[in-house]
Amino acid sequence: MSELSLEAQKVKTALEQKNLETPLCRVAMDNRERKAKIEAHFREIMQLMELDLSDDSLVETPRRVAKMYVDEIFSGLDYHNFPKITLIENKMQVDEMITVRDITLTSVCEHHFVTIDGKATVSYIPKSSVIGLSKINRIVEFFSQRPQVQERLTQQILVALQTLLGTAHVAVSIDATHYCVKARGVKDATSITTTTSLGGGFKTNPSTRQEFLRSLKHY
Ligand SMILES: Nc1nc2c(ncn2[C@@H]2O[C@H](COP(=O)(O)OP(=O)(O)OP(=O)(O)O)[C@@H](O)[C@H]2O)c(=O)[nH]1
Ligand SMILES: [Zn+2]
Repeated sequence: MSELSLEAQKVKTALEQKNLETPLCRVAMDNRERKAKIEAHFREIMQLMELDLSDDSLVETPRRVAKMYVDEIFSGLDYHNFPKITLIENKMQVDEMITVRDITLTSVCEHHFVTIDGKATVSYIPKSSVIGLSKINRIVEFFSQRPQVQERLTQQILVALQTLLGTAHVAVSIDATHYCVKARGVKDATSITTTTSLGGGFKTNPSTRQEFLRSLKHY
């Protein structure tokens, strides 16, 4: 297994220190073996639901699900998939808020394993470096590709950016529809959950906080 990038190591350590890491029990296994086992278990789940696995539309489903879990929707459980981060020296001496709004976010509820569909807004006030804009989207995507609760997802994005940017002045807000609320259970098709995590001046300085919260009201 290749070494983790320095950025991935730093973010992982910061989350562990703050007790914000996703609860994990590591299993020493390569991804090929992991997918083979998930496929076998999923085949059994489908058989228990009395689905005919010899049907040509269903026969490949266990393999597809295993591949989707490991390589796609839960790929953020593996820090080897942490995005490459580009930091640029803040030669421009930007000391005002930079905001990326309406970042598409698709995650999975860890209680029911169904979709969380939302969008994130991220702001920060640079110190010595600014981050490549797309890297903010990629960090949101990395932590979304785990089984999640929205509160932890919001905090993980905040701490990752604080760690990489070397500043506490970061703010994250997520609006999301939980399909465990919409498509089952209470079956509320319209409610949206908002979670916000504020760091540094976004928490302590009322006008910075207001500027961020106002920026959320553009849509
Ligand atoms: N705080 C929080 N709760 C969540 C999130 N996603 C799902 N939940 C909630 O997790 C709870 C699990 O409650 P349980 O009573 O154990 O599960 P359940 O019987 O399926 O509950 P219902 O959804 O009410 O039918 C539910 O209230 C979900 O709405 C999330 O991101 N954050
Ligand atoms: Zn749920």
